[in-house]
Amino acid sequence: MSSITLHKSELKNRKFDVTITGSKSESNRLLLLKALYPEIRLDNVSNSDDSQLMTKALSSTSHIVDIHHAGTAMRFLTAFFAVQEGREVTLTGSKRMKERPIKILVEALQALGADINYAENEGFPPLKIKGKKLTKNKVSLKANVSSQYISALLLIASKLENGLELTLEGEITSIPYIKMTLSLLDEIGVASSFVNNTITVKPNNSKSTAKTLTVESDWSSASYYFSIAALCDMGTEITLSSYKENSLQGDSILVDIYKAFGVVSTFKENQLTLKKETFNIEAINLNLQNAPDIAQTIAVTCFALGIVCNLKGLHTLKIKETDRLVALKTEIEKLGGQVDITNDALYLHPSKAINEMVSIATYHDHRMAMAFAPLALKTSLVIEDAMVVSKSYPTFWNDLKTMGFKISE
Ligand SMILES: O=C(O)C1=C[C@@H](OP(=O)(O)O)[C@@H](O)[C@H](O)C1
Ligand SMILES: C=C(OP(=O)(O)O)C(=O)O
Repeated sequence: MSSITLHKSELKNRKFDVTITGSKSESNRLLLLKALYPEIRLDNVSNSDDSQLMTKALSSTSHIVDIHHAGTAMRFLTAFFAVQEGREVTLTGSKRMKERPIKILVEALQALGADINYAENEGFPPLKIKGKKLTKNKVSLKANVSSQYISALLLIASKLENGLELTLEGEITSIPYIKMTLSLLDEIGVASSFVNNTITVKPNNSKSTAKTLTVESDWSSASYYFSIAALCDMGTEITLSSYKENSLQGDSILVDIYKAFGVVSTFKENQLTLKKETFNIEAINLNLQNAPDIAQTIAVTCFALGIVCNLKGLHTLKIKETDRLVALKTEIEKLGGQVDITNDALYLHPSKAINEMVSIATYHDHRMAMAFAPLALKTSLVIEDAMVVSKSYPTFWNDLKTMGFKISE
């Protein structure tokens, strides 16, 4: 499937049920932890490309491991392979992955004693990693570029001889993802503390208990249904499975954010129901430093509803699957909107009309494709390279078709 056309759709029913696969972030952490603690069992693991790549990489015996576009896999596996004694691996990825910085993590691992070299450009994948025992246990690193570097170190920390004491320098970005890592460590019996800017993880050379950990479904994927609900008629109800009111995923902040668009969320027995009610706002102001992955969804919801969207805390968007700030500006402006961007902020002016049959470029970014899809409730549009969604949500288009979206190839 290359491009698809989303024909302007009116959803006939008022009630929908959608089952979403497990969180890609939780899955990629737990897959790595299972490699270190084989006695744990996992349920509802994500069927995303990124989690499949993670599974394959962890069981690979090859000297070259290619993780394509999977950022968490790249960062987590760098730490993992660094401590696999006697193993030599070149860890590589897609063209874009070779542009996504990794120096902060590599330098932190090197400071702990790791043997890692750059195979092409300094500071970027591919990496040549010679696994060895790391004996040091204290390191500082910059925390304002990507929390994935910090999670990577935390995931291997309990298997280091003396555990790990991490000092985080500067402002800490994407904090909920760090807390998710610590919570999952806690669930398998690894003790840690996070006080001010210091995280300590205790060593653990014993086994974990043989418990089953059930991955909660993916909240970033749920964001597209919050957006759909916001654009639907009053009374529409979308029920999503399986979600918890107290989630480890920071993107669960969607529940609060989408209240402003009239989307009311209720939880019952791990099902989350979104119900569209009235709303009356002209502008939304948010700092998304703790939930960067929902920025595209929110910007498009606002564009579709003609609401001013003032987003801050977006500095990490420039180093994700594409420069998401530039991509959003370019594609929203093709549709007739007006967007101002800086290095860490986006301002969408109120839109008046939406251009029809615009072809949305997706820049190898799953979230570009999925964030623009709800617009089909307002106009017809084309989504280029539509299977890009499989990075996190392979069945996305089928699930939309089941709801009544008119989609043709
Ligand atoms: O740890 C994780 O699972 C993630 C952390 C975030 O990245 P940054 O910390 O680089 O913002 C997020 O954008 C990404 O999709 C997943
Ligand atoms: C940024 C993302 O993923 P990653 O960094 O793992 O490639 C994402 O899924 O939006």
